[in-house]
Amino acid sequence: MRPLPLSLRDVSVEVAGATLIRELRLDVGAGEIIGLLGPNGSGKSTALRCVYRALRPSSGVVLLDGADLSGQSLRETARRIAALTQESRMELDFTVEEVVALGRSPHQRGNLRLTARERELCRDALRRLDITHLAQRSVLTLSGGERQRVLLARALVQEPAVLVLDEPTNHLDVRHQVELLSFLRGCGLTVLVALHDLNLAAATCHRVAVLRSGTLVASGTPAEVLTPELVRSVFGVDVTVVTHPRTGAPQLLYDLPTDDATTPEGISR
Ligand SMILES: Nc1ncnc2c1ncn2[C@@H]1O[C@H](COP(=O)(O)OP(=O)(O)OP(=O)(O)O)[C@@H](O)[C@H]1O
Repeated sequence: MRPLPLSLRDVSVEVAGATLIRELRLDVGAGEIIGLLGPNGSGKSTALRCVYRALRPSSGVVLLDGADLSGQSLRETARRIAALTQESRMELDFTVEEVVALGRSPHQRGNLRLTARERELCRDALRRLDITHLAQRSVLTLSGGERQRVLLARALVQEPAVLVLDEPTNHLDVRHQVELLSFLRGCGLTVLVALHDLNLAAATCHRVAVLRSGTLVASGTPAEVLTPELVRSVFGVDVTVVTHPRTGAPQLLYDLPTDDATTPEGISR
């Protein structure tokens, strides 16, 4: 069995009398990519926030290499876990290069002065995320997709063991979505990623876990979990599941109504 860098043990989150997450158990093996799926408001971001410590569970623990995260300093956690989240903002007038270099801060004390190895690490991250040409640009001038790639480059130079990503394909065009998810497949890190796109999740994740109203309702390989019955019951939509002819991954075809009444005038089918 693979070592377990990340483990959520009976994690519950209660806020103002409401239970946002209920006794969530989730194990992420070394080098595994686990996709967290579920409808809007089902608790995906809340669960991830417990992992990157923006939120303290009301009960239960998050274990990193078997140790309770709450016993560590935030800096110690940041050396091991990098997060790309809805909360990752860039509001200061820094250049792309400067923001990416900030990824080294959990490893530094005092003024940020990079070693030659760290500078190469930053250059490599810029290259891998296809943003070298933006290095001297202010991050305030970037498009949504460019900002997302800068944030991922910053996470990489943190040299984490675990990457936590909340909807990382937001704002990305289709090429950069595919590149990002291919990158996750090849990076060798342990990854916990919340995704809305079930097809991208099926193509990328080794296993997926599905939340509904804060409760884990299914987990397993994409083929085991993403059945028409599950998708109907959790997301309320009808799908046909086909197998990708080359990769073998399950892919969902959404069963939209096909009667003539739904065809706008002038559009021939
Ligand atoms: N601080 C809070 N106080 C009260 N309710 C909250 C708080 N944070 C989150 N919630 C609620 O908890 C539920 C889960 O939110 P969460 O953001 O985790 O869902 P999600 O699955 O990530 O949703 P989405 O797909 O829309 O991003 C939502 O109903 C949300 O309104």
